[in-house]
Order: sequence, then C-alpha cells, then structure tokens
Amino acid sequence: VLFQLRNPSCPPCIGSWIPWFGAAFQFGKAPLEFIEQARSKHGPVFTVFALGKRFTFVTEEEGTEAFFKSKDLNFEQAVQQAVENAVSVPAEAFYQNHGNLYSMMKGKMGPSNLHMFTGTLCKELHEHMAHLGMEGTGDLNDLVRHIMYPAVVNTLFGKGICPTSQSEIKEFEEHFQKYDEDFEYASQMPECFLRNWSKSKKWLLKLFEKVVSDAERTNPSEITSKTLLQHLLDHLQGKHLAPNYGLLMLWASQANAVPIAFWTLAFILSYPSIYKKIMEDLASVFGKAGKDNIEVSEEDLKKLPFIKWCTLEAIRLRSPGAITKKVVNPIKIQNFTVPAGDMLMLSPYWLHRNPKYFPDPEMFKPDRWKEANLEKNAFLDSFVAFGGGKHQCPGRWFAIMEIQLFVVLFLHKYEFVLLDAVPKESPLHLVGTQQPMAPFRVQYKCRE
Ligand code: HEM
Repeated sequence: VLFQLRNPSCPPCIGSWIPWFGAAFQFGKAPLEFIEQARSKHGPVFTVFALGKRFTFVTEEEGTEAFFKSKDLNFEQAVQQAVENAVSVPAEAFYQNHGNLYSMMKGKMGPSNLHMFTGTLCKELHEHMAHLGMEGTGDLNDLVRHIMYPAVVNTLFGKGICPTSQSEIKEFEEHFQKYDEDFEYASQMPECFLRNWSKSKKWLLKLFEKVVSDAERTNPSEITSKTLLQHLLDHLQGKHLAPNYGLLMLWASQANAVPIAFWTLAFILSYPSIYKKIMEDLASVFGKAGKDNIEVSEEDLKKLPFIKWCTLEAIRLRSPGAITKKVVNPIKIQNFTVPAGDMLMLSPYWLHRNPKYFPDPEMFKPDRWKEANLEKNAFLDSFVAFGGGKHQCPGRWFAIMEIQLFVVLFLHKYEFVLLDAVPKESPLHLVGTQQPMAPFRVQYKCRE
C-alpha cells in the first residue's frame, strides 16, 4: 500500500492504514528482500512506516554521501534507545560516555596497535583449535564459533576473565547465543515481549558483575599491560554500569566477526582455485602445511594479502543489512526532503551489489581488492560494511586481522572434505552481518 503524505516533497511512504497487515508485516518477515523489492517499485528513496516509526531508506550514492557527512543526522540518537533496551544503559549515561569510549576503542584497535593482540590471539587460537582433535565432522559454523569465540574473548577481556573453559562455557554459550539471536528485536521493543531473551540478558549481566570485579581487581597500572576491558573500565563514568558496557562490548566484538569468519572459510573452501592459491601462499611463508603450531606475526600477515582480500570480499557479500542515523533537521536527498525524526537507513548489503562499483556483484572475487589502497588503510569506493565518516566501526582493523589469522592457522593445520553445498544467507535480519540459512557440514583432518 503506497500513499503519499501531505507534503509531496516527502519520499514515497510504504505503510498500511491498517496496522495488522501489509508493509509492517512484510518488512518484519524478510527485511533484506523487502528493501530490494521496495527499491525497484518505488525508486531509490522511500519510507517504510513500521512499529510506529518511519524508516527512510537511501539506496543510491547521492544519499550515501549525505548519510556519512551531514550535520543534520545524528548517530548517537539513532542507537541510544537500542542500547538502552539491549543492555539497560540509561540515556543520560549513554550520551555522557559515548564519545570517550568510542575514541578509546578506536585508538586501542587501530592499525598501529594491532600487533599488541596478534601474539596472544595466535596462541589462543592454537589452544582452542586443539579441542577439535585430529579429525572429525561438524557444521563449519559451529567449528568456527567454538574456536574464535573463546580465543577472541580471552584476548580482549583477559584470560580466564570470561568463562571460556570447556567445563563452564556451555551454559554461557547458550545464554549468549539466545541473547545474540534476538538482539535485533530486543533492541527495538520492550523487554516484556521477549521472555527468554530477557532471562539470558539478566543471566549475562549478573555474570558480568563478576567479570568486571575480576578485571578491576587485576587491573595493572602499566598502560600497555591492560586488556581492552580494563581500558573500558578506566574510561567509564558511572562505575555501576561497568557490567552493562562489558556485555555490550562482548556482543559488538562477536556478533559480526564470527559469522564473517565462517563465510570467509566457506567461500575459500568452495572455490578450488582460490583454495589452491591460498595453500601456495601459506607454503611460501611458512613452508609445508602441517600439524605443527606456527607462530604468526603482523609481518607474516602482510605477506599474505590474498587472504586479506578474501576476508574483505566475504565482508562485502555478507555486510550489515542496514545502518542508521536519526534525522535531527529536515534533510534534502535527491528531490526529497526527509523530515526530522525519521530514521535514515542505508544498506551496505545492497550498496555492495551495485554493479557500477562492484562488477559481477554476486561473485566472490577476491582479486577486485587489488585496486584498494590497503597499505594506506583505505577500502574500495562504496564499501561501507563498517559504516563511514566519524562513527566507523572502531573494531574494523582488529576484525580483519582476527579473521585473516584464523584462516591462516585453520587451513595450515587441517584439510577438509565438504559434505554440503554452501548455504544461502538468511534474509531475516537487518542489523549486522548475515547468518547461514542451513548447516554446512565438513569433514576435517589434521595434515601430516
Ligand atoms: C566483520 C566484522 C564487523 C563488522 C562488519 C562491523 C560493522 C560495524 C558497523 C556497521 C558499525 C556501525 C557503524 C555505523 O553505524 O556508522 C559498527 C560499530 C561498532 N563496532 Fe563493529 N563490526 C565488526 C567487528 C567488530 C569488532 C571485532 C569489534 C570489537 C572488537 C567491533 C566493535 C564495534 C563497536 C564498539 C561499535 C560501536 C561504535 C560506536 O558506538 O560509535 N566491531 N561495527
């Protein structure tokens, strides 16, 4: 149902007079597909009226520029309510802390500080890979999660601070997975509608009281010895919110990166020529692949650009469904004026399928990243998986490094037989990177 609001300069608004069917329902069912259908029907700028809110999508480059640069848009106001719902940080504390914490994270995980994590992460990945044993069969997504999750958490939060050992991880994992699964809905609606989610959130927040007090107790005075969590504690105003922010940081560090590690491997393994090239690259840096634990440095990773391209290409194809800004003053986009109060939405997932910028957009083509000036830390034009402008994801360099390192270690140690076709991505979520729709079972075996 399409109806123009009173002001003809407003973008076309897809909504329903009758709230219990129509756009809101369609939109909620498979939002990623809905965006593309709406774009082809109504043009590059359109508004969806759902859940009592107006979401205005910009799907072409003119809008992109404004989205990242305009002073009439605000990032903090767009996410504040979601943060309040997700981890119970009240508005005032959120606005007071946001700028400070963002700069801290951006600094600690910037390109020049990455080397501080690589050694620990490499050791941790080896340790958790060892739990897979010499051979076995499993869903690749589970295998990846069982290695990445504890290794990264121990690296960023400190070893033994969050539950990561075999014996204590199960209950934690169940709660965290439940929490992550409904995070998107929970960030949009009151908690009382999501009873199981709410239970897991309470469990996790309670756990984080202990996590935070352990981190506080062991907080070293030497700056370079602190974990990311300890830096967070040092910078936070309102210490009673430390468990809430700890949980938020845990979620931010896992929710997008772990699925991308899965997709990167799934793509590599399913293209024999790409797989072969990577094994040759690995051999040229580390010698013959095998079961010995290799130590990998930042310098080694620099010698493996093709694996970095594969990571970036997986991120391009599975990037977040949408990112948001709040319109604080009416803003002109193309011929439309978007009114204040709207949520302005931009879809990295669909922008990355524009053939003008990414020829053969659906194809996994790592070589297209040859053109990017990665030495200068620049991505390809129109690549916006991490956002853009001054609120870009502060964890992006860490994310790329952790996935690259994981792929190196995993492929160096194991060989694989694929038992299923690569699954499609789920169109169910707007927030964050996509999950696979179906299992992707593999047989793995330690190399001789
Ligand atoms: C492939 C993996 C990742 C992707 C695709 C991704 C993407 C994003 C995006 C799109 C945003 C919002 C930017 C905006 O709306 O303008 C964001 C924010 C954020 N990301 Fe990431 N991210 C990833 C990994 C990580 C990792 C590993 C960490 C931490 C270790 C992290 C920490 C954060 C934080 C703290 C924010 C909030 C920034 C703020 O409040 O201003 N991200 N990320």
